Parts: sequence; structure tokens; C-alpha cells
Amino acid sequence: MSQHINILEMARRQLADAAQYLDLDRGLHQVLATPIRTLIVRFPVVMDNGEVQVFEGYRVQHNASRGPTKGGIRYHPDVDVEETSALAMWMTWKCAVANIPFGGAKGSVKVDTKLLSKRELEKMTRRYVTEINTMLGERSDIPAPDIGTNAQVMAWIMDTISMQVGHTVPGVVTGKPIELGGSEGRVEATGRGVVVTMEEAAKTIGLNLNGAKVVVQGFGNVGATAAKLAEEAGATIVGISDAIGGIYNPKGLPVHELFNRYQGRDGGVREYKDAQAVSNSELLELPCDVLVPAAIAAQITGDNADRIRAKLIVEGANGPCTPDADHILSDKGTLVVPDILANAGGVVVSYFEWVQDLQNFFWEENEVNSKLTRIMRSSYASVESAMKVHKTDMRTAALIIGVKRVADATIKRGIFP
Ligand SMILES: NC(=O)C1=CN([C@@H]2O[C@H](COP(=O)(O)OP(=O)(O)OC[C@H]3O[C@@H](n4cnc5c(N)ncnc54)[C@H](O)[C@@H]3O)[C@@H](O)[C@H]2O)C=CC1
Ligand SMILES: O=C(O)CCC(=O)C(=O)O
Repeated sequence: MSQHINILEMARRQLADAAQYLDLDRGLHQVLATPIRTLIVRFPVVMDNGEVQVFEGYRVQHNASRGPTKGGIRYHPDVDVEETSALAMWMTWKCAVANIPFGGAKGSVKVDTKLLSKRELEKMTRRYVTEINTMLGERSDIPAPDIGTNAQVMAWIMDTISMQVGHTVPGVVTGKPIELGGSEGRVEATGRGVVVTMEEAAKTIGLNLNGAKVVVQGFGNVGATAAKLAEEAGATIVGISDAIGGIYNPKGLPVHELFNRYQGRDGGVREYKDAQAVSNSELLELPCDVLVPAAIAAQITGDNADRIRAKLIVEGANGPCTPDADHILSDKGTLVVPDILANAGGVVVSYFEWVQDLQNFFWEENEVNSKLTRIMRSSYASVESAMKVHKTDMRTAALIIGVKRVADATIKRGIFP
């Protein structure tokens, strides 16, 4: 579905919606709609069979008015520079909504990691990072994991940059292994934040999460953690999917068993047989109370939004609902907790990791989780109250807060008169 939808156009439409409420100056709107730096790199890697393969990658810094730019690195065969620019723009608003002192960036490489050996993945990562290194730095631009990357990839990134600088620079990347200056709680942070906002949103719509039926699309870092923590919060997970397809059992799925036995296997969660097999599009339309899209963008569109049965959608993924879908969902009273709020837990704990690295002083997991929960709850409360003041949907309310903070910083710095 995402191939037919221009993700950057989607991000710009969202900005335009918020700009109307802020009465944003046209010139400033243009500044905020445009990335400050875009680098496209093409680089060779000698594969295990001796052949050379040329990869294409990107790093986009959208806005640095509020601090160093921050945002993940994605490895996915369908990424392009436009989607990476949209993801960078969403990072800017996300950091501003959570009120952490970062701007937004994103990086990506067009690659299907399933086709690479571990050695090829490491060589590709080190070469990509060397090519984009002019943009990176612990005070300038700090990557983190996203689709297709993980703590091991972050470790290679830190090592590559450290070798080039001549000493260890842990603060140049977050989501690292704990042994290398990673933070307790970062692996689970995005999914944990998704569930904290799910709990808050359940209160908003008067839904008892205890016994509520939840469907999760995507069973990677974000989706699997969200499913496990939602189950711990009392919900029943009735549907789960990954890139291969989904499974459904109205009586509930054994999330921990699926995670321990089927996550990352060639056949994915479909290998679990005590459930009905469903496609990813059927999964979105299953009967449930809460839907957590936690995979890729543009999954809920003008074509299927009217068939979504959940009362509450909590966006673990970036950009899973298109603007057309937003209008349909809002009209039928479905509450959508937007990505720039719902999945901000990852970058919030990345901020904690960066602070710990700069101080060389590390916190216990309880401290990380309680600070994360506090920020997620207060961000949710601010967005909910903006929603009431401006009489908008929750995405526009979150954007009003995020865009205003970035616009104010841009004006105060004198970047824009
Ligand atoms: N990792 C993080 O800290 C953060 C991630 N996100 C967003 O969350 C989403 C998921 O990211 P991660 O869990 O980190 O990635 P991941 O690579 O760990 O997992 C992605 C999951 O989505 C599945 N998937 C891929 N294509 C799919 C498709 N077409 N249909 C259904 N499932 C599909 C994969 O099989 C896998 O289960 C992305 O949109 C990402 O940008 C947002 C904030 C932070
Ligand atoms: O943890 C981070 O710095 C960024 C995570 C990310 O890429 C995202 O929130 O989309």
C-alpha cells in the first residue's frame, strides 16, 4: 500500500493542517516544511561471494533549532529519500512534543537485510556510516535503531566513528548494547511508551484495558514489546502479524511464547498453528478494542479506514494512518494517538542514554522507566488538553504543540526574522 502513497506529501499535509491553527507565517511554514540537510550516498560492498554490490543510503536532518538532530537508521528495501525526509520531519515534532532538546533526523539504506550475512551487514553498516560521518557527532546528529537495525548495528556504528575520531565516542549513537554505554530500558522503551499512552487514552474514551482486545501489526522491537506490556496491563492480544502475515485467536494469543519461539523465524508468527491465519490487511480490520499498527507507514488509508473496528488506535509505527484515513476515523469517533506522541518513548530513553553517556554516569532501569512514564503521561496530558482547546483530532493537537515549540525556537534563535 505504501508504494502508492507519497509519505513526504502526507507529512507536509499534516504540517499544513497544524499551521492553520498556529497562523504560521508563510515563510516560516516553508522553513519547517524543508529539511536543512540531505545527503545521498552510494557505496560499494564486497559481498561474501566476492562480487561487488552498490548500495544507496540517505541521512536527512530536518531541523536543528531545538538541539542536535536525532533519529533512527532504517534498513528496508522500499525506503527512499522522500520517505526518509518525512521520517526526519516527524522526529522534529516528536522531540518537541516530548520536550526533549533535540531536532529531527533520519537515515536509511535501501536493503533487504534478510539477504545479507552478518559479515555483509557489518561491512555495509561500517561503509554507510563512513559515508555519512560528516553529518554525525555526539553534539550534532545522533542515530538510533529503527526498522531492520538493532543494538548490534548501533555498536558497529559507534565503533566505526570511534576509530575515525581516535577515541571512544559512546554519545554518537543511542540504542547501543548496555556494555558499550547503552541505557537500561532502551530496547523496551518505544513499546513501553506505546502502552503508557494506551493506558491514558483508554481513560479518555472510558475503556477498561483489563480484558480489552488488542491487535498488533508488526512483531519487531516495538510491536512485540507493546504486545507483551499490554498483556501485562491486563489486555488480551487477539491478533499479531509480521511481514509474512498475521494470526488471530479471539480467545487470546500466547504473546511470550510467540516472542520466544517464533519471532525472527523464517515463517514468522504464522508458524504458530493454534490460530487463524490472516493477511496483514485482514488483521487491521479484525474485531478489537485497540489496534496498534507497529510496522510500516500508510497501512490505514482512505480505502480501509471505514472498516477499522477498533475504538482506539495507538500508532507504534511512524505514519501508519494517512490524512484521508484520519478524517474518516475522526468522523466515526475513533481516537488515534498519533505516532509523534505514542511512539516517542524510544527517543525519550535515547535522550536519557545520551545524557548518561555524556556524564559517564549510568542509571538503574527503575529510574529510566519512571522518568519515561512521567514524560509520556505529561506529554499525553498536554496533547489532550490542546485537543480540547482547539477542538481538533489528537494528531493535529500534538502537531500544534510540536510545531509551535520548533517555530518559537527558530524565531528566538534568529534563524527566521
Ligand atoms: N525501534 C524504535 O525505537 C522505534 C521504532 N518506531 C517505528 O516503529 C515501527 C517498527 O519499528 P521496529 O519495531 O523498530 O522495527 P523491527 O525491524 O524491529 O520490526 C518491524 C516489524 O514489522 C514487520 N513488518 C515489516 N513489514 C511489514 C508489513 N508490510 N506488514 C506487516 N508487518 C511488517 C516485521 O516483520 C517486523 O515484525 C517503524 O515504523 C518504526 O519507524 C518508532 C519509534 C521508535
Ligand atoms: O531513539 C531515537 O533516537 C529515534 C528513534 C526513532 O527513529 C523514532 O522515534 O522514529
